[in-house]
Amino acid sequence: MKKQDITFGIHAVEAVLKHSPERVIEMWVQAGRDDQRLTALVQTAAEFGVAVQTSARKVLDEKSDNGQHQGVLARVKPVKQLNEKDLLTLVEKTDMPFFLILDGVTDPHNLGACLRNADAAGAHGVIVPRDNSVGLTPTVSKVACGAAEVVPLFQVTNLARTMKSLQDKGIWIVGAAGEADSDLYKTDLKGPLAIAMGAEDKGLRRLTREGCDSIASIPMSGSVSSLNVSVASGICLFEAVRQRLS
Ligand SMILES: C[S@@+](CC[C@H](N)C(=O)[O-])C[C@H]1O[C@@H](n2cnc3c(N)ncnc32)[C@H](O)[C@@H]1O
Repeated sequence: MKKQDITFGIHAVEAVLKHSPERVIEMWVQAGRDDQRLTALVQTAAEFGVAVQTSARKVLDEKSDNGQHQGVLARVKPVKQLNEKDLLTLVEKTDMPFFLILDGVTDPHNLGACLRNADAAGAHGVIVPRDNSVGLTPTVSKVACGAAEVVPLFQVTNLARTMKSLQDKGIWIVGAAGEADSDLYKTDLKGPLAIAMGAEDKGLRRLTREGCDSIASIPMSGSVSSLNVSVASGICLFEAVRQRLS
């Protein structure tokens, strides 16, 4: 069984059952676990005709690669991979585009948290380079708490080219970098927008940085040199939300 075909954790399984129940092939719940949320999930699964097996914890541990499955795991049909063409089609249909670009994030916990931030901020999607980035793994879905089922993840072959295509459609791209002189809170984030975040180790790659319309930093007071990318993406996205609502 391929790892990508597994989703685990209460929120992640709940989200796939809610948003795309046709993708759920079968489910496992942990024997002896008395949890109302699990009972509700089993009921929902039954409504959609999904077979549910009750198994020992070690079965779920094995199937989830010792992930934090919270007593529930589902085998699902893989989600359709979205590419640059899908992204530009969505942009055409979107009134005030708002995207998050992650330039080479490799930690599944960070991608999961960024998807969760993007969903909470109402972003239309997350864009990542296909190579050197983590994709939609079971851990990403688990950490995203359901957001991986609803926020489109566009995996593009050439990020610099995709950024240019977005700019041609009137989207302003703001890169986030700790050493930038411009203050994020003084940057105009109100129009059609994509915010670009760098990778955990190296930050924004040169071509990505050069492709941005502006670069801004989140002012920092303490002694650390940078924030975790998921924390920084949350701050940037919600500063944009604040400006767009004001
Ligand atoms: C862990 S940081 C990368 C640190 C890396 N050593 C560097 O040179 O950029 C990951 C990403 O989070 C964002 N980030 C972190 N702290 C930030 C700050 N104070 N202002 C703006 N963006 C920040 C940037 O996009 C950065 O590329």
